[in-house]
Amino acid sequence: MATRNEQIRFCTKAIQPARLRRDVHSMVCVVEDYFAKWGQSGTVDLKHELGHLIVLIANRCLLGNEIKGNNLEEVSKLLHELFENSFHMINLFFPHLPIPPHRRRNEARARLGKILHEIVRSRRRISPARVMDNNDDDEGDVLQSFMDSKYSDGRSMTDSEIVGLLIAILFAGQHTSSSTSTWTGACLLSNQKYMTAAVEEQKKIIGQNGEPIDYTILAKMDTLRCCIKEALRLYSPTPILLRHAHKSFTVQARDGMEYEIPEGNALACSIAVSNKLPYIYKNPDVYDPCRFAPGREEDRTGGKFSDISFGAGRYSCLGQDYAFMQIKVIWSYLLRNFELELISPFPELENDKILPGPRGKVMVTYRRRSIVN
Ligand code: HEM
Repeated sequence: MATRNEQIRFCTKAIQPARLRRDVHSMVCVVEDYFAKWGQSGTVDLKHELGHLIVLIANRCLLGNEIKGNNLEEVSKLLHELFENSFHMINLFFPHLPIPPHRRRNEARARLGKILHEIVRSRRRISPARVMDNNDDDEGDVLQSFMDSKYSDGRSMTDSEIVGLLIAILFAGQHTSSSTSTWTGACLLSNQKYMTAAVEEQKKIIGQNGEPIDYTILAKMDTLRCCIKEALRLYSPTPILLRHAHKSFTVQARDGMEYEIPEGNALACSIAVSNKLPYIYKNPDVYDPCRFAPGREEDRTGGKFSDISFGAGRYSCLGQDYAFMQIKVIWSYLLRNFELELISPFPELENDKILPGPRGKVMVTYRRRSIVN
């Protein structure tokens, strides 16, 4: 437990808000490069495109662009393989059952571990020079932060521990962010009113501040933030929070009933249910980003646990600000530079999975445009 808490401390330090300003610059570069490869017009599976883009951003911001060429394509596939074979109900209840999905999951984890081990080893070989160079871009990523971290007894993390934490962070940030960016797109492309509002916000903010965008400009995009937050409320990629009761305690429900939670029990809290409580969210099944706008702020009406999309309390999400920024970078770019249309039906939620995303392909057509002169 002590080791885990210390490793959480390393993650907190590695994904610290101070680093985010610089990460945003990297995110903008990756996003611009990525969409530069799209043609004048075309048809794409948005889910696939955004999933791949999130891996590229993670490679740049978390790993300092260490995954190169063919390896990048492979890492993207391995992460996909890992998610696809880890999130069914059977994985939760019988994680070691000798079935093909578990074999594929284990192979993907082993191969990913091998690639990341090599990256850690090669970084160790050149790391002293980088530190002496004081080259911010090279030493400032999450990988370097892990390599520099020390336990309270002075010990550094082993390569295996670093690789484990890197996979955990990639795992924590990849599916959640790619799923939320895809849902944001599906919701906006199916709700003209909010699409127009989001585009108008881009025109106004870029008109006032110009390009390129940075952290401060993105922080002003409140309409876009509400649109993302509302997609996340309706389609949480992490619908359950699990906790282990280390000691017995009593909770009182809203109706006054008291429940005793015995020591050693597991507790599950459903984000999916919580995010749709009608006494907190008006018309909870409706996509209504304005519910988070000043004056309504429904997510605050029920106290600090009204909005638990990123968890709550001691182990809440460490990447929340990072996630919002990367999804904002992606969608502000798409809104400014492309006219998009959803041509497949609105996606279903994969509710047979522990971590559900949009089911199947999410096909959109795009046409280049510029809303800012
Ligand atoms: C829309 C995107 C995301 C969503 C919805 C999300 C949601 C969550 C949730 C629900 C938890 C569990 C909290 C709990 O048990 O109380 C969590 C934990 C965590 N998330 Fe995220 N997350 C997102 C993106 C990210 C990103 C981009 C990163 C890293 C760059 C990240 C890193 C983490 C870490 C390290 C934890 C573990 C915290 C701990 O155990 O103390 N997440 N996230």
